[in-house]
Amino acid sequence: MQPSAEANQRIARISAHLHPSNFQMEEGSNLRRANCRAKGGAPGFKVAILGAAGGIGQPLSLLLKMNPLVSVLHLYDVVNAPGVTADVSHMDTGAVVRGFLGQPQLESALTGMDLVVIPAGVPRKPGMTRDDLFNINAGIVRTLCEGIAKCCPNAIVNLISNPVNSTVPIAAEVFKKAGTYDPKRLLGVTMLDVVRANTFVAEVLGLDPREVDVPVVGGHAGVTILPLLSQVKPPCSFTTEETEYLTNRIQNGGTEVVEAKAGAGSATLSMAYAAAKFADACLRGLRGDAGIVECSFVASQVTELPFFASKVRLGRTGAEEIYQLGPLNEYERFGLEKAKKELEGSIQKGVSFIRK
Ligand SMILES: NC(=O)c1ccc[n+]([C@@H]2O[C@H](COP(=O)([O-])OP(=O)(O)OC[C@H]3O[C@@H](n4cnc5c(N)ncnc54)[C@H](O)[C@@H]3O)[C@@H](O)[C@H]2O)c1
Ligand SMILES: O=C(O)C[C@H](O)C(=O)O
Repeated sequence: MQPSAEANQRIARISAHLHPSNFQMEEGSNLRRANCRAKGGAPGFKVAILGAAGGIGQPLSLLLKMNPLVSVLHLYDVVNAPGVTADVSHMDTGAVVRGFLGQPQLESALTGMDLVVIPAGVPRKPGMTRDDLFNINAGIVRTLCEGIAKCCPNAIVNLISNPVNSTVPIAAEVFKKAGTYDPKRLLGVTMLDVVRANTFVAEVLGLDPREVDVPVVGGHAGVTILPLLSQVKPPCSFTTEETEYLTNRIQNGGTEVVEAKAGAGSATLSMAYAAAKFADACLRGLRGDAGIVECSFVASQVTELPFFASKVRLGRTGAEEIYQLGPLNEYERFGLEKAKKELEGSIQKGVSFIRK
């Protein structure tokens, strides 16, 4: 029996929408198809991941495809974006997935986005500091941020690429140069430090990590990572040995993973989890939910430094309120001075990279 004309049309429509090579099609037909598909998709926000085929990018793509607040998910990378897009697009969740490969497709990837998450760039190997990544990652972040300034200047940016203490100032300078800078919309992702701190503190206290909340302030490298153990919720106290053990473990959590991976990269799975958690908080803020508070490395007046990580309240326009550090004990005050000293140089290095 011949299929009816209506059935034929349906089959043609489905195969056109769902074929993984969708993203490589000529622009007009690609967009037409994507719009058509998006009509049936869930209401929500448009999110792009830059560096989506990487160690963080792939599991992050998976997690954001599962987020009901995401209606459109753009996956951009300079390699392997087609494969990751085809794979993730088969998940039966609401978000419409589109892939973008290489610099010529960056602008299409960014146009119309509400949130851009950036895990693009090289990771550490044993023996390296995050600052050793500066020479490669600074240029990558600059190019991607120039694209954001041009194509989605109002998007919230979640910057993961290391060294975060320098890449966030780089992004700020790029946006200033383009005339699009809004400090509320540029957020350095330090969520992994909080995730680690919650886990390690919960281990010491014998609690479920989901019940623990540890503010981590400062920056995202070594001594700039400053857990405020005197402000842990639920309220508790630590011995001097516990404080030193926890502070060292939280500050060196990244190195612990780099060494365990022995040359195969740095934290990817826990980072994707942390990035997805942070992106979700940003999206809930954008939606207008009240009381969304997370730690992030942002433009700040909490200290004399122009950027600093602390608790921020996320809202419709990004980081709408930046909280003061609160009372610190002597150990934390000493740690804060060390953190500021190192941070100052890292911030200046980022600024000079663009202003040079
Ligand atoms: N903020 C944090 O807490 C945190 C945690 C873990 C890792 N990181 C950092 O995240 C970055 C990525 O780590 P990873 O393990 O995913 O690395 P990876 O090498 O596995 O993946 C990086 C991806 O970026 C892509 N890429 C490179 N140049 C690009 C460009 N110009 N445009 C788009 N994509 C590009 C690569 O093709 C690759 O797919 C590193 O800099 C790492 O140090 C930060
Ligand atoms: O340690 C790294 O280089 C990656 C990341 O910044 C981390 O904290 O795991």
